[in-house]
Parts: sequence; C-alpha cells; structure tokens
Amino acid sequence: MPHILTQLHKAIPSFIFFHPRVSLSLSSFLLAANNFLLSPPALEDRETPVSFEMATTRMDLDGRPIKPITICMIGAGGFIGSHLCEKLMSETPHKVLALDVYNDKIKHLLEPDSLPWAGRIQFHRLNIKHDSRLEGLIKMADLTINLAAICTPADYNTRPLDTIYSNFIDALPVVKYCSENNKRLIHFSTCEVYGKTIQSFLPKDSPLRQDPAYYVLKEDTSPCIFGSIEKQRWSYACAKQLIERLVYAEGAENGLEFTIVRPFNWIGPRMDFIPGIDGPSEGVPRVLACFSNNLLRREPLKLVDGGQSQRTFVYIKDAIDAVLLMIENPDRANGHIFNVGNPNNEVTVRQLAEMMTKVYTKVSGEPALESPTIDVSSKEFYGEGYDDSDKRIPDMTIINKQLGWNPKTSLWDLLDSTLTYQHRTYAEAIRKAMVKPTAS
Ligand SMILES: NC(=O)c1ccc[n+]([C@@H]2O[C@H](COP(=O)([O-])OP(=O)(O)OC[C@H]3O[C@@H](n4cnc5c(N)ncnc54)[C@H](O)[C@@H]3O)[C@@H](O)[C@H]2O)c1
Ligand SMILES: O=c1ccn([C@@H]2O[C@H](COP(=O)(O)OP(=O)(O)O[C@H]3OC[C@](O)(CO)[C@H]3O)[C@@H](O)[C@H]2O)c(=O)[nH]1
Repeated sequence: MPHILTQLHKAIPSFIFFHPRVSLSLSSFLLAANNFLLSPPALEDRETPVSFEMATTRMDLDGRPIKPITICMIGAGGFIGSHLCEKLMSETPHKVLALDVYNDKIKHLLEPDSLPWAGRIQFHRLNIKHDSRLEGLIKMADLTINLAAICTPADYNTRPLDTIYSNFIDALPVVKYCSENNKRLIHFSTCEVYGKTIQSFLPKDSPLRQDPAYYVLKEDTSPCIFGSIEKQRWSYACAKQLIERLVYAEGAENGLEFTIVRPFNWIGPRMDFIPGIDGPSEGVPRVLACFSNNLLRREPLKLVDGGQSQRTFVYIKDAIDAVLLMIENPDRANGHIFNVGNPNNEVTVRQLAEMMTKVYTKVSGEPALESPTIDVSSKEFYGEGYDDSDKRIPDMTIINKQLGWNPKTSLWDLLDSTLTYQHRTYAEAIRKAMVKPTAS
C-alpha cells in the first residue's frame, strides 16, 4: 500500500491554494456573507465562462476564516456531484479529487487546462467496488463525500441485488477507511429511509390525517416504515437505512466525524438521462427526466397509479448551498442527520405533470397535447414488487438551527430554468432521432 500512495502523490500536481491573509473587518465580513448568499448565475445559464476571482476572505457561520481543504468526492460525475463540483470550483478555494466511473457531466470543469480552477479538480476513473486506490485517495483528503449509488426507483425492484450491494456493501469500505484514518465523512442517504407516513395507515376519514405529527418527517423522531420483503422497492431504502445505522454507530463507538444527508427529491439540469439520447432507450430515469422525455417527444406524461403520490421538490442549486454549509461548518454539521428539501414545494405527481406541461409550453413555444397525461399501472411501468412513498414533507428544524439554511426557489421557477435547459440541450437531438429514414 505505501508504494501506491507514493505514486498517487507523485501523480498529483502541486495545487495553488487561496490563502486568507486579509484581516477581518466588519465590511469584509458583510461582503463575504453577501457573496455567499447571492450566488452567481448557474454555469449552464452563462453565455461565456465567468473568470474566477476570490477577492474576499470567506468566513464560516461562526465568523472564522474558512481554510482550503481537499475533498475526496465519490460519485462526483453524477447529477448532485456535478453541481457540487461546479460550486466548489467557482466559489471556493477547495481542492476536489473527483471519483466516478463516468465524467461526462463534469467534463466542462476538467477541460481545457486554462480554466480558472485548473489544478484544483482531478478526475479519477474508478469503480469503488474493486479498486485498491480508494483508501489512498481517502487518506489524501481532509473530507470524503460519498454520493455513489444506484438510486433510480426502476432499479430497486428489478435489480434488488445490485441495489443492495451498491447502497450498502460498496459503501462499507468508505466508512471503514474514514473511521480508521480519522477522516471526516459526509454520507448521502435519502428521504426514502422514512418509507411511508404514519398518516397512510390511518382510516381515510380520520381527523388525525390533518395533524402534521402524522406526516411531517423528522430526522430524530420519525420511524422508518417499509413494505413487506416481496415489495422489493424497499431494497434501496433498507440498504440506505442500514448504512446510516453503521455510520452512526462508527460515530458513537469509534468517534467517526460524520454527517448524513437525506435529500428530498432534488431536481434540476443534468438529472439522469433522456432515454435514447444520452441513456438507454429502454431505461427509466427518475420522474423529472421521464416527464421531460415525454414533453420533448410530444407524448402524454405517464401517471403511475393515478399520480396520487405526493413529493416536495427542491432546486438543486438551493440544496447545494446546504451541502456547502455542511462542508465549511464541521462543528455545526458533525454528528447530525439533515433533511434537505423544500416543504413549500409539495405537489401530487399529477400536479407536477400539469405544471411541467404548462412550463414547457411557455419555454418551447409548442402547444400542449389535447390529452397531456395518461394513466398507467405501477406493475406495467415498474414491474412486480413496486411500492411507493405516499407523502414526503421534510421537517426543517435541525438544518435551520444548525446551519440557518432555507430553500429559496419556488417549484414554478425551478421548473422554468430546468425545462429551459432540457429544451435547449435535447430538443434538436430528439427531433433528429424521431425523423424516420424514408424507404427508397
Ligand atoms: N437526486 C436526489 O434527489 C436524491 C434523493 C435522495 C438521495 N439521493 C442520493 O444522493 C446520491 C447522489 O445522487 P444523484 O442524484 O447524484 O445520483 P447519480 O446517479 O446521478 O449519481 C451517482 C453517481 O455515482 C456513481 N457511482 C455509482 N456507483 C459507483 C461505483 N461503484 N464506483 C464509482 N462511482 C459510482 C455513478 O456513476 C453516478 O455518477 C445517491 O447516494 C442517492 O442515493 C439523491
Ligand atoms: O413517468 C413517471 C415516473 C415516475 N412517476 C411517479 O413519480 C413519483 C416520483 O418518482 P421518482 O422521482 O422517479 O422517484 P421517487 O421520488 O419515488 O424516489 C426517489 O426519491 C429520492 C431517491 O432516493 C433518489 O432520487 C429516489 O428513490 C413516484 O410516485 C413515481 O411512481 C410517474 O408517475 N411517472
């Protein structure tokens, strides 16, 4: 192992870090806070890349200067990872060792070498299932963030073994290496660990159904309620729950410094794939990409079991602000489990379909279909063993108290920017793919 580490160290160029030497005055503190709160426009919304300049000392929530750190980010090439890398490169001095099997979603951050953050992000193509470089990379970093997972519901009941291995077995060495090497870990879990609400088991006419105590999901008091074993949908939630328990136990028994994140349906650009364009034609991504695909192809949006399930959606950029607060405020984040969602953005899936149809009509200029949705059974859509969470409203008390974080973006606004991106990125490719070759 030591010789592998030496090679890894040699492979990494020397990094130029921003060193905060500015003495703190009230005005610089206010400016830093202001810069932090007013994020610049998203990279994908910019015509040309904006030059990167760090003019002021960045401060943590307790008024201390933030020291640059090295982050080992596993699953950095995915949806959340790509947005987190973007944020870290454009607004912070931190260095990222980006680990994934794919890098398509972060290519714009890796090339060309002339980018303002060149040298602060380094991609390592590896599969954490079987790669001896993993421990060395975790050792080289101050903090590990584990995002790697199979996390699309269409896989949970059709590939339960892969799902359980990915979300539990493959995550085990990451926890172990962090614990053994005294490295801080931010582990990505899911809101799905709550499963179903207590409300869903109450009689339909029970007045208790109106009481938030029976449906708002709280990190420290809500139970985890899953369906039977034949309902393999819960393979993912159950694996995530067990890895949460393991991380928590490593904290309690061996002093691991950890934070667990439970995302509540984060959505935005670069989420999943559009079947037949940048993913398999028969693939079933999460609902945002399913509905985007239907809208782009001018097909009715498929409502599973009537689209009655409820979700709260949060804009990826709001959620990434929360993760950055966790990264830069370890004293406030360590030892905590955080819900990260937007309780104000609750809709049924049917309402989501209706809103996406309206927004897409606006951004594309194309009229909506006469019948914009179609009902489909879960068995037909997902296969045997599917089941669903009825309602997901995050309680925000803990994240509010510890990090002062609140989501900002309404569902309409986040769909507006996301569907503008989907239309700009995919409409032409879909049009070409849909033109059938004519017989000669
Ligand atoms: N997006 C959400 O709303 C949401 C909600 C709940 C939980 N989460 C959790 O957040 C994390 C990230 O989610 P996402 O939406 O970015 O998913 P994603 O699928 O876009 O990203 C996951 C990334 O992990 C990589 N990966 C998977 N297995 C790997 C392995 N063995 N080795 C190396 N890389 C591997 C994948 O290639 C992918 O790039 C996951 O743990 C997921 O369970 C996300
Ligand atoms: O074409 C479609 C696709 C889906 N639905 C229904 O929409 C609901 C939400 O589905 P989706 O976003 O795919 O996934 P879930 O919210 O159920 O689960 C995710 O939550 C967090 C995470 O852990 C990671 O993202 C994942 O497990 C659902 O009710 C579908 O049935 C539809 O009607 N039509």
